[in-house]
Amino acid sequence: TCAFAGQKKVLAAYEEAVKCGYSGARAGRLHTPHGVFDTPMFMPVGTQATVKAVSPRELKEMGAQIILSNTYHLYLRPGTELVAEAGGLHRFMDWDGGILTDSGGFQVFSLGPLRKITEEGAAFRSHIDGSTQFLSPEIAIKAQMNLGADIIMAFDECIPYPAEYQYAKLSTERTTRWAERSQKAHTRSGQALFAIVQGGMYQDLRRVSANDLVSLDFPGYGIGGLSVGEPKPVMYEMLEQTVPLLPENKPRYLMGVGTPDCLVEAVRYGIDMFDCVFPTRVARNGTAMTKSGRLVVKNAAYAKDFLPIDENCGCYACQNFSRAYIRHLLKADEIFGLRLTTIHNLYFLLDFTKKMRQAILEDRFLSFREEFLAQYCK
Ligand SMILES: Nc1nc2c(CCc3ccccc3)c3nc[nH]c3cc2c(=O)[nH]1
Ligand SMILES: [Zn+2]
Repeated sequence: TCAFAGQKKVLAAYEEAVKCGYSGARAGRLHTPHGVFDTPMFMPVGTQATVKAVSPRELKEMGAQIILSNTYHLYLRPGTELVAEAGGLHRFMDWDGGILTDSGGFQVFSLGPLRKITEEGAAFRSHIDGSTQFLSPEIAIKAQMNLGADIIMAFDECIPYPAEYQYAKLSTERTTRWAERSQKAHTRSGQALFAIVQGGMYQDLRRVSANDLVSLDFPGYGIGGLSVGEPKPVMYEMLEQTVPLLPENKPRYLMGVGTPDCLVEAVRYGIDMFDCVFPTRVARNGTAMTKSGRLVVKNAAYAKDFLPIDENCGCYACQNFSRAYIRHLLKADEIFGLRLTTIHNLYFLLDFTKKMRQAILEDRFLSFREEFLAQYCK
C-alpha cells in the first residue's frame, strides 16, 4: 500500500471492535479532532450547514455525535471560501461535535441538471441560479478543506440504478482514479479522507472497487452507489460482497441509509456509520418513526389522542406534548409542529443505534435484531 507522505493522523483508530456472533456486527469508537464517538452511529444530515428545524443545542441534547453537510450546496451558496473566512464550518454553524461532508458528486447527479461527466470531472448547471459549474476531485477536496470537516469524502460518481455493466465498469474505474486524485489533493492533516466504494449492482465490480481502494490505503471507507432505488435484497447482497474486503480496523460508512430495518441488517454486515435525510424529510410532512413503523400524526385519527407519539420515547416532543397537540400544529402549519416531529425522528434513530451498540457489547445483537424486525415489519 502507498502510505501517505507525512502520515496524516489516522483518525479512525478502532479501540474495541467488538465482534458479535455469526457476522461482522461490531461496536467501535471513532477518533476525530472533535472527539471520540461510539459506533454504530446515525449521523443527522445538515445539507446547508443546518439540520433543518433543530438547533445545535438540541442536537447535542439528543445525543448527535457527527452531523453531515454537503459540499455541493455550500460550494454554490454561500461559497466554501466564505465559510473558511468565517472560521470553518464548525464555527459558522456553532457545532463542536464531529462533521462529515460529502464530496458533491452525488448531489451533482441527483440535483443539478447534469451537463456531462469526463475524466476531468463533472460539468453541471447550478440548481440555484442555472450558472455553469464544474467539480473535479481537486476542486471538491479543496472545497472540503475550506469547510474544515473532520471527515471528508473522495470525489466519486454514484452510478445510477439500473446501469449497464459496461457503464458501471468504466465509471467504477474512473471513480478509483478520482479517489487517487482526491488523495493527492488532500493536504490538510488531522482531517480524514474516506474513499467511496462503487461497482453498481455487480458483485465482481464491487469487489474490484473495494480491493483497489483498500490498496490506496484510506483511513475509512464509504459504501456508495446504494440506496438509489434498488430492492433491499440487492443492497444486502452488495454489502455481503463488499464489507468483508474492507479493513476490520477502519470505519465503514453506508451512504444514504436509512430506515431502521436497513440499519439493523447493515450493522449485521459490519457497517458502522449511517446517514439519511429520511427522518428529517418525513417529519416535515407529519410522519413520526416508531419501533412499530410509521405514525402519520397528521391523520384525523389522532385529533383527540392525548398520548405522546411514543410513551417510551425520551425525546423532548414525547416528554412534553401529545399527538393531538402536534397534529393541531401541523394542520395549522405551525413551525413548532415540524420541529417536534423532527426532534422525535432524529432522537428515535440516534437512540436506535445506541441500543444496537449496547446489544452488541452485551453480545445479544442477534436477539435484538430478531425482536426488532418482528415488531417493525409487522
Ligand atoms: N458521494 C456519494 N454520496 C452518496 C449519497 C449522499 C450521502 C450524503 C452525505 C452527506 C449529506 C447528505 C447525503 C447517497 N445517498 C443515498 N445513496 C447515496 C450514494 C452516494 C454515493 O455513491 N456517493
Ligand atoms: Zn419521541
